[in-house]
Amino acid sequence: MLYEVGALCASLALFRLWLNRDKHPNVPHILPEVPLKDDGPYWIVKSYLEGHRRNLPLYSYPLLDTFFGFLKLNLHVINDPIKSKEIFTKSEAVGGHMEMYPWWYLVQEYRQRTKGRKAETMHRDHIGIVREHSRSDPQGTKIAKLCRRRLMELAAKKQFESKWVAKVDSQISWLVESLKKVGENGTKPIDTFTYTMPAAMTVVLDFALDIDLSKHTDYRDRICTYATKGLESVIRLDKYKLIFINIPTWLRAWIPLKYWPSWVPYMQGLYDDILDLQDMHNKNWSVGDEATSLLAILQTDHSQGKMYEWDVVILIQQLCMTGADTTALSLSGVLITLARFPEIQEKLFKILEAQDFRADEFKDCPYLHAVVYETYRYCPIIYRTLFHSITEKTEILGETFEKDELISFSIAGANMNEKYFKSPWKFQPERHLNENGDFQKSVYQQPFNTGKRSCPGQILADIELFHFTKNLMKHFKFELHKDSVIKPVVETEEGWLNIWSRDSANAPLHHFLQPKDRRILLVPREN
Ligand code: HEM
Repeated sequence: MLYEVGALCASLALFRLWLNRDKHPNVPHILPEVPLKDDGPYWIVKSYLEGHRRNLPLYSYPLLDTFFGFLKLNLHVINDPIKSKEIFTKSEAVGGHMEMYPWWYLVQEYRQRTKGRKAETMHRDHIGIVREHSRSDPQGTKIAKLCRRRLMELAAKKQFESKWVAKVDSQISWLVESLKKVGENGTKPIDTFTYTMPAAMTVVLDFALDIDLSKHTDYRDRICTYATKGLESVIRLDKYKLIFINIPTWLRAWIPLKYWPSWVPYMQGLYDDILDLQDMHNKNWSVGDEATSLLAILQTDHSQGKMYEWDVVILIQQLCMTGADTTALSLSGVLITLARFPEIQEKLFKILEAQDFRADEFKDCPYLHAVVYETYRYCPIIYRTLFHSITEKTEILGETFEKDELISFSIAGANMNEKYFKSPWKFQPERHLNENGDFQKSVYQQPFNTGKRSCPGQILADIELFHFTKNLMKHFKFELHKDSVIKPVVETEEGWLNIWSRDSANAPLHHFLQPKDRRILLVPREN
C-alpha cells in the first residue's frame, strides 16, 4: 500500500514538473509585483511598461497558477505595434478565443437543461462573431467572418453616418438633464459612467435593432446590468469558473444546478430580453422586406442558410456585452481627462463655440477628433486586446507556439513608449494633427487592435465618442472635485501611474483599467 501511495505521489510530482516545464525558455517572463490573486489591470500595465523599458518584442506573464501548479496559464504579450499589426493581419493561426468559448457553453448547457425559451434550437458552436477563425473549421470561420463583415459594412455605410449621429444626438437631452440633476447643478461629483452606459447601450442597440430603448427603459437598464456582469464573467479567470469549464460536459450534466456559478442562471435573462426585442423588431419586419437594421440583415442571412438562428441571437448579445461598457467608459475617460487638463478643455470649447458646435463629421473638427484619440492613448481604459488563442502550430517573432497557447497585444504599453510617442506622459492632442491641422492617425496607436479579430465596432465607437463629447462640451464644464485623488497632474511616469486604481481584477469594472476616481463635477455652462 505504502509503495503504491509513494508511486502515485512520484507520478503526480513528475506530471506537475512536466506541466510546469517552460515551453518558451527564450521568452522573458515578467512576474507581477503582487500575488496573482491581487493582480489587476494596474499591475499588468506596469509590466507592459517594464517590457518596453527592456525593449522586449515579446514577453510572458502568468495569468493563473493554482491547484499547486496543476492549473497554470501564461499569456504571451506582443509589445511592438508594427509587428503586432503584421501578425494579427497576416497570420491564419491567431484567430481563436479558446479561453472564452466555455463561457457560452455553460450558459447554453444551463438553458438546455432548464428548457429555456428556444433552447431546442441552440447549438454550442453557433456563437456568432466570436466563433474561431481556423483552417480546421472552414464553415465556422466563414460564419464568424460574415457576422463581422455585416456589422462593419453597416457601420461604415456613408449614407447611414448621419443616422448613427442622430442616434447619439437623441440621447443628449435626457443625459444632460440627468447629469444636472444627480450632479446637483455641478456641485456634487458624479461617476458619469452610470449615465453614459445606458446612453451608449441605447445607441448600439438602436444600431443593431432599429429599436429606441429610451422608450423601453426597463429593457435598457436590465441589459446594461447583464452586459457589465456578462463581460466581467467572460474575462475573469476565477477558480470556480475554471473548475466548471474543465469538467467534461457529460459529467457537468450530473451536477445539480444550484452549484453552477451564479452568473450562469443570471445570464439567461439577457437571452430572454434579446428574444423579446427580436420579436418586437419582427412585428414590423419580415424576411424579404428591405433589411436596414443589423438584425434584419442577419436574419436574411439565416433565412438563406448562411448562418444559424443562434448565431444571430448571440451576435446581438455580444454587441450588448462589447459595444456599451467600452464606449461609455472611454467617454467617461474623455470627460475625466478634460477635467484634468482645463487649458485643453478651454481650447476645445472655444473651437467648438466658434463653429456654433456644428461638426457633423470628424473633418469638421480635427481638434476634437485629436482629443478623442489622445484620450484613447493617454487614458487606455481598454488597455490590452482580447487574448487570442493559437489555432495551429505557428511561429511568432521567432518562437514556435502550439495550438491553444494565448497571445495578446499590449495596447497601453505601446501608447506610453517614448519610441512611438514623444513625451508620452504629456496629454497633447496636437500630436494627432499634421502640419495642415488635419487629423492623422498614428500607426503605433491601436486602441481597437488591427487585423482579422480587431474591434468591428470601431467606426461606431469613434462616432459616439466624437458626438457625445461635442454635445456634452456644449452643456458642461468638467472639473475635478476638491478631494479628487487623481489630482494634481504630474506629467511623469509616476504621475501617470498614480491615476489608476490598484485594485485586483475582482473589483467592479476592473476587467478594464480604471481611474482611482471616476467622479467629476459637471458644471452647467448656461449658468
Ligand atoms: C471606444 C470603444 C471601444 C474600444 C476601445 C474597443 C476596443 C476593442 C478591442 C481592443 C477589442 C479586441 C480586439 C482584439 O483582440 O484583436 C475589441 C473587440 C470587439 N469589439 Fe470593440 N471596442 C469599442 C467599442 C465597440 C463597439 C461600439 C462595438 C459594437 C458595435 C464593439 C464590438 C466588439 C466586438 C464584437 C469585439 C470582438 C471581435 C472578435 O472577437 O472578433 N466594440 N474591441
